[in-house]
Amino acid sequence: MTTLRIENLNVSFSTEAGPLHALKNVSFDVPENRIVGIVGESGCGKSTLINAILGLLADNGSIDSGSILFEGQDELTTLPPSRMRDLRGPRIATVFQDPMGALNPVISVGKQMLNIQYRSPLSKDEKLSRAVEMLELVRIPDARAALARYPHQFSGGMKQRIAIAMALMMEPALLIADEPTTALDATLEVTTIELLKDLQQKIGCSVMFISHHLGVIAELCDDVVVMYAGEVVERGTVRQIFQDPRHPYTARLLECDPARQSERTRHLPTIPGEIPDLRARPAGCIFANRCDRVSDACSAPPPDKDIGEGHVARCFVADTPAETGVTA
Ligand SMILES: Nc1ncnc2c1ncn2[C@@H]1O[C@H](COP(=O)(O)OP(=O)(O)OP(=O)(O)O)[C@@H](O)[C@H]1O
Repeated sequence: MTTLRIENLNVSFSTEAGPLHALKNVSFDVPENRIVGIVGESGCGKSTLINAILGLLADNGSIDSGSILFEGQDELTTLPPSRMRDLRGPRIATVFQDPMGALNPVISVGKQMLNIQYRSPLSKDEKLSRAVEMLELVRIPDARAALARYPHQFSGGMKQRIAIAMALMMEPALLIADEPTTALDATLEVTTIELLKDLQQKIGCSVMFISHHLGVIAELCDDVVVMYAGEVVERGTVRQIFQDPRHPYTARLLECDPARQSERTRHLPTIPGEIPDLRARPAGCIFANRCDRVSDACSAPPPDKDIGEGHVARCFVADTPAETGVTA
C-alpha cells in the first residue's frame, strides 16, 4: 500500500500582484515503509507541500486541484478540519529543525510524553513505561530519570532526539521530517540519521525527509524527489537519482559528489541564475533560463518522461543521461 499518494497537486497563493503558483502538477508517492527524500533550493515549495499535506496552508493559500491521498482512503485536500486534527500527530507526525517547536519549555518531558498518549487505552504506568521505552530507543541516558527533567536540561542533539521519540510514540503511518538535522553538528547529524533509520524500521512507518544536505539524502533515503520552483522535476530511487540523473537540474545539484564531499554538500551548490517569478511562470520548461541543455523545444511544457522502474523526469531530453562530471 502507498502511505501517501500526491497526484497533480496545484497550490497557489493570492498576492497583491496576482496569484502565485507555488506548486504545479506535483505528483509522487511515499510508499509504505520507505523513506522519501525531498530536495530543492530555497523557495522550491517544500514548506508549501508540507503545509498542504497537513491542512495548514496560510489563509491566502489554496489547493486549486489535485489529490493527496493518505493510506488509500483519506483525501486530505477535502478532509474536514476535525478529521485532519485527528490525523495530525497520531497518524501523520512531524519533526522540524527546531525541536523546541515540539517541546514545551515549562512542562517536564515525562508529562509531555503522557499528554501525547491522551487517547491511548493504556494505564498511566503503562504510558510511562512506553515513554521510557521511547527515550531508550532514541538513546537518552537514564531514561526513567529523564522523564522528570525539562527540555532546557538537555543538549540540542538530545532535544531533537526527544522530539523524534515524541513524534514516533503513537506509531504514525507517516513522519514528515523537515530539515531535522540541519541545526546539528556533523557528528550529531550522522548519529541522528542512523537513529531515525533504525526507528523507522522498528516502527515500520513511512518518512518524508526534507533536506538540503545531499549526503544525508543519499545515506538515509530509499527514494528521492527533486523539486524546482514548485515542480517535481525528477523522482526515482536514490540509485537512479544519484547514479543516473536525467534532469539537467538534478545533474547540476550532484556536481558535488556527496560521497566524497559531504561538507560541501551541506548546502546545495549554487547554480547561476534565479528561480523565475512564480507569479509569471514561463509557458515552457521552468528550468529553461538556467539550463545548459536548453533548445527551442523547451518553450513548450515538457512531459513527465517515464524512464522506467519508477524513474521519471520532467524534461524533453530525459531519455539521455545528464552530464554531471561525477563518477558514480
Ligand atoms: N503565504 C504566502 N503568500 C504568498 N507567497 C507565498 C506564501 N508562502 C509561500 N509563498 C511563496 O511560495 C513559494 C514557495 O515557498 P515555500 O516557502 O514553500 O518554499 P521552500 O522551498 O519551503 O523555501 P524555504 O526552504 O526557504 O523555506 C515561494 O515563492 C514563496 O515566496
